[in-house]
Amino acid sequence: MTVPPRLEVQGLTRRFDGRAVVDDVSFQVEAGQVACLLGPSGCGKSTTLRIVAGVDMQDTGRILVDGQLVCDTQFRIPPEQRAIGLMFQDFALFPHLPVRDNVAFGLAGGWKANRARVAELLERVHMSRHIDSYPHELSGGEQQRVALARALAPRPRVLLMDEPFSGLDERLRDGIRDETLALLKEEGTAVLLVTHEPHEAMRMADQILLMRGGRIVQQGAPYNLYNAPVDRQAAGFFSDINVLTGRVRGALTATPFGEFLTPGLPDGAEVDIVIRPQHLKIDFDRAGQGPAPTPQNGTAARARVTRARYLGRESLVEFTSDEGTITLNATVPGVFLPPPGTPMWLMLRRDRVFVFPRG
Ligand SMILES: Nc1ncnc2c1ncn2[C@@H]1O[C@H](COP(=O)(O)OP(=O)(O)OP(=O)(O)O)[C@@H](O)[C@H]1O
Repeated sequence: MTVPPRLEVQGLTRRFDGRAVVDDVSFQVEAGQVACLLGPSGCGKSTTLRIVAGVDMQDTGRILVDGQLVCDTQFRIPPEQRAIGLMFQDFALFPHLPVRDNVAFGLAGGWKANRARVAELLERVHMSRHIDSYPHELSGGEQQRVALARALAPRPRVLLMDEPFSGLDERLRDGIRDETLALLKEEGTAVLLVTHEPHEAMRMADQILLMRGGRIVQQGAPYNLYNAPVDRQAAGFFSDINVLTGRVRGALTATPFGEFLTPGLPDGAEVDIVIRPQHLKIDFDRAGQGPAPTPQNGTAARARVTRARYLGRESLVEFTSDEGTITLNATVPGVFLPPPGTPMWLMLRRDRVFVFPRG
């Protein structure tokens, strides 16, 4: 017998004033998996989460937890009976309660009846010594840890997190993300996390659900979304990109970097050739000569440096092609700061180029 997914969302649609802000959204999250709803502001992430939580209602579609119906358009289990935990942006702790009572809040019998569970969770979020502290005595990161312990205390089958790290200092975030992830994995909860930050989704997710305009445009492991984006916008969501445009002629598109295969597209169709800045290869100019073409990197094109900046781990160099028509950004590990005007040769790593019909 196959085990049903921990959380299953089928064909969810929500309209406001006739506009579908969540539009036929379907996905599954397994126990112990973190799925991230990722997308720009207003794409419908929080509305999806609110419907799963039970604080908003869909117009069509249904939600199941461990194969059991939680809600459709006729039937609805109230939010508090869904075994779904919540951790929202403002993760407000109860200010009048000490940490121990905050963590025990969702447990029958409160702290006294659940000392072991509260102690275990506080230990795991490194907050044991603050068991008697009040929220105002804690830093933002510490409050966030207590909020996580509170959300996990009743052992929810699914945990919903809406931008849970957005209130934290940038320098604290990665550490807390990693600690949170470790605890979520130990607990085996299925997590649905909303974020607009690709970095956060890449760091946390087993599965990314990329949303745009109410729809999931791509879903899969972070590696797949980064390395096989469905379109130019999806590619550009994860990093800066360079875009060359061209027109198809006989299933090929010519560029200063050689021809690219563009099969299945009619002659004259416009094509975007997309490459991330770290996948440009840079070579020096030798008396006007550049490197010979190779199958891996195609043809080299000459360009001049317009600007170079050091960013810490890498340098960002902006180039303009010799004809002055194309601007390209390249990142190079470490310090690489050629002066403006320096002629250089650029090649595109062919295995890292994405070709999309212009949408
Ligand atoms: N109660 C409501 N009434 C009318 N429109 C709403 C309501 N709630 C959300 N919307 C609209 O639905 C769209 C999606 O909102 P939602 O909060 O789900 O987006 P989001 O992707 O979570 O964005 P953000 O990252 O900014 O929170 C937005 O255009 C928003 O204005």
